[in-house]
Amino acid sequence: MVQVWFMDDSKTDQRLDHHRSPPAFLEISELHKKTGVEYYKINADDYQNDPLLNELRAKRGYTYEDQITCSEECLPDYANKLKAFFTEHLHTDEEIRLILDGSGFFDVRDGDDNWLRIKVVKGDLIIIPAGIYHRFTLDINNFIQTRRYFIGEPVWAPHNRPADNMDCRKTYLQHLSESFVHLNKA
Ligand SMILES: CSCCC(=O)/C(O)=C/O
Ligand SMILES: [Fe+2]
Repeated sequence: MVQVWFMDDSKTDQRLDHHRSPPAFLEISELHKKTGVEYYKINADDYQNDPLLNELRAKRGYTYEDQITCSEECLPDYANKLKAFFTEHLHTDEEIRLILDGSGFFDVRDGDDNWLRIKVVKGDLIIIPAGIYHRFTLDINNFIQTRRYFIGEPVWAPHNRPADNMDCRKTYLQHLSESFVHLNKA
């Protein structure tokens, strides 16, 4: 099952867990309320025939898909790509990733600017909203293989923080204030 926790402030190896002391975990439902990130469990061994994935694809209109493997052997320009993935950024569109193999961490900012670390493993599908500040890192196993989905022609461009004047950022913050609940204010 996917795990989510508040990160510490340590600047040591980004691929380590970075738990707070004591560890502070979050339920996936809390993650959604605080950030809008969505999570689904998919059968990674037969994802083409997974009913939930097919429903998501049809309902949300994913017309493009491809696969990316992040490892030193498979990813061209590995070091620079990993650096870019871990630089805090946002996208103008949702980032949809289904983990087929391996593992890694997606970090997202909550409404109070805390880093929440999402550990993803085989079968996890996450949808990171447009306009949320986030980043990605491999863990100590240095390997992840994911499928990427998109509505229309894919736009992978990251916009590094600060990107507060972008429309997608403003729209995200509007959604955050309207429909996601800040637990400390609920
Ligand atoms: C594990 S997919 C590579 C990471 C990526 O595409 C991205 O945009 C991270 O934020
Ligand atoms: Fe991203």
